[in-house]
Amino acid sequence: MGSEFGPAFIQKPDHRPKPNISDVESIPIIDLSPLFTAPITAGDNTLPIRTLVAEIEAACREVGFFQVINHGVPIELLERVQSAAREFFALPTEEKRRVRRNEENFLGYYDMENTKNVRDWKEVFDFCVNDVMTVPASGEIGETRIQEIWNRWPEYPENMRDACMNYSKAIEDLSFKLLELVAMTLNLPAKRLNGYFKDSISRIRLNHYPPCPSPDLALGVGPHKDQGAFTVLAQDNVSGLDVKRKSDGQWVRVKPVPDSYIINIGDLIQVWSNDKYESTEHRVSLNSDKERFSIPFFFYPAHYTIMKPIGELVTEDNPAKYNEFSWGRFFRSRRSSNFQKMRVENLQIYHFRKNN
Ligand SMILES: O=C(O)CCC(=O)C(=O)O
Ligand SMILES: [Fe+2]
Repeated sequence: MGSEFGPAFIQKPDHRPKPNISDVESIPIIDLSPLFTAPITAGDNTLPIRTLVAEIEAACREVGFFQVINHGVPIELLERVQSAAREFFALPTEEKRRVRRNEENFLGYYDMENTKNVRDWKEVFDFCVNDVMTVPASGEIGETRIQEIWNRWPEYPENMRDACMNYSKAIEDLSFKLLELVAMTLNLPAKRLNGYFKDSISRIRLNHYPPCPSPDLALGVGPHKDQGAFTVLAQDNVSGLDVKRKSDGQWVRVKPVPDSYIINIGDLIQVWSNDKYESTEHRVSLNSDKERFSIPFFFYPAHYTIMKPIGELVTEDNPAKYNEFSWGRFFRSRRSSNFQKMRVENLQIYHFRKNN
């Protein structure tokens, strides 16, 4: 990271992390092995799958976060990306900035991101899983131009592209399985939501949080909710992810579980489910003596997807709670906001909530 600690990183007092938040077991751990012995078919009714669907339903409804084990992603694929990320972030800042993101292309390296107008103590590398993504050219209302955004790969480490692309395919496969389970928790056919991801703009981020001289004042990522369907996150063995517990509003730290992925519901599933599930607020706390790496996969549908509650879930007793809006515009407006005037608020899903 090319920056010294300074006022830009200091959180408002009520956002600062309290010391000694304890690691807790409050994020449910769900064993996905039934998926590999009794694969999902539309309308699957076998007991192991029904039990799994019930566990996921409870986790989505009560917590919005869960961890999965026996997920079928070979550990070597993750380890290769983790070591490529370590090598990349260890390069001199000037070298990393050769693939720095800019106003036209928001993929690549960046070390000046804000969350809610406060600077995050982190550096990131973003890439999309299809090597190119098609998105609206801006987040402006009525934007009709679309733009192709290509991945940019650094010269070093040499295996970065292969490691990242192989990993992303495996995580995408897992995400489709999870999507089918989530559809089943909503009493929809297993493949009901798959079509939205045909021209998916899913994205992976490599996060590096260097040791921070003032972990009591700053955050690695400020409090936020993820935008897409859900996020599949790999964290290393250094804890730091804090989740705002719905039952009492307390921040709780997610204890690292070896070879697991953390899944959290994003804004899109909140809207699709017409608020049956809520995207949960989370943030990243820092350490003064330890660095931390994490790798979120953001599962995003095609840019032309219209966000609205799924038709089958809307009834007279459960009317749609959101007006329709464009996923591409929602996505793009947040990507551009770092380059706009910092006081402008990002688009949030509550801006589309109906008054009924
Ligand atoms: O590093 C983490 O554990 C979470 C990162 C995160 O929430 C994000 O990048 O959206
Ligand atoms: Fe997040």
